[in-house]
Amino acid sequence: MIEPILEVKGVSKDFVTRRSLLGGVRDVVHAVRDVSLTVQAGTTVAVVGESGSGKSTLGRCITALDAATSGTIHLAGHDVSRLSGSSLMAFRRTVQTIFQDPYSSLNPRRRVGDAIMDGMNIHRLYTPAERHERMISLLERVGLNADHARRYPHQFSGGQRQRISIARALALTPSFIVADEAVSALDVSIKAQVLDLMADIQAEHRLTYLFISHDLGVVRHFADRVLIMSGGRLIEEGPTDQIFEHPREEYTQRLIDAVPRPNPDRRRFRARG
Ligand SMILES: Nc1ncnc2c1ncn2[C@@H]1O[C@H](COP(=O)(O)OP(=O)(O)OP(=O)(O)O)[C@@H](O)[C@H]1O
Repeated sequence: MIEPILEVKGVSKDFVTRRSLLGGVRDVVHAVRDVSLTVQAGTTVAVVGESGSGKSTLGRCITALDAATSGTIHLAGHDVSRLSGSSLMAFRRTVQTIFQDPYSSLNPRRRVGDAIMDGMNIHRLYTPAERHERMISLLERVGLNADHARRYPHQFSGGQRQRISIARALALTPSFIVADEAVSALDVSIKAQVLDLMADIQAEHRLTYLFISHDLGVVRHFADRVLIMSGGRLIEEGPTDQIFEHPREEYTQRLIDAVPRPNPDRRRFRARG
């Protein structure tokens, strides 16, 4: 059954960057301007656009890491502007973000097993023995093993660290994951493996992905729908094939034209219906 998990209506986000000492003039950056969109549960929606077009800011507003200046966001049954106390805790469980650089999001002084269990501890999920068991099975699910639990982040490769980030996100049984340039820093073959893992996990848990990326080659193979942002606005959206084959906007065509020629590695990415 088709049901929206995310509804964004008229969302804008301004940043006030500085005040002039003389005259109190404010510099305002309109990072996101009047964006409305809907995402269906269980799908992957990519947000694409040039650097500075507002992709990450939109993701941060949707996940309540930044407060929108105006507009409304409903995600996974929550009104994002009204989160507090127990509703904020519940929201933090169900909505997870995987960032580009897991090295900065994983505490270098914490063993990865403990990092994976942190969320379960904070949210008081399961007994201590169950948390440990679950942490091991999550490590195995993402292609690592029980011995890895005692190691520190610097002892892993970039692709392995991203697998740890995925395990940590999954520990809280989320329904919505924002992947903000989550595979952008990885070599092409490692990127394909992590994307395949993300696709498998999506099918197993009926996850919804908001996939923020400047890599249109990846987006074409991974996303069901694509949103194009420019200057903070959502200027075009549609099913992935339509966006790539019949873009309406010249800006979209330019982004597509800038994609390097397909290489054989990309064929390994799962074809999406
Ligand atoms: N905390 C902040 N304070 C002031 N300005 C900000 C802040 N965060 C983002 N901006 C500005 O908002 C605009 C949108 O930034 P954002 O990071 O959302 O773009 P992006 O499309 O994700 O870019 P990139 O692909 O480079 O990550 C940019 O002009 C940026 O400089």
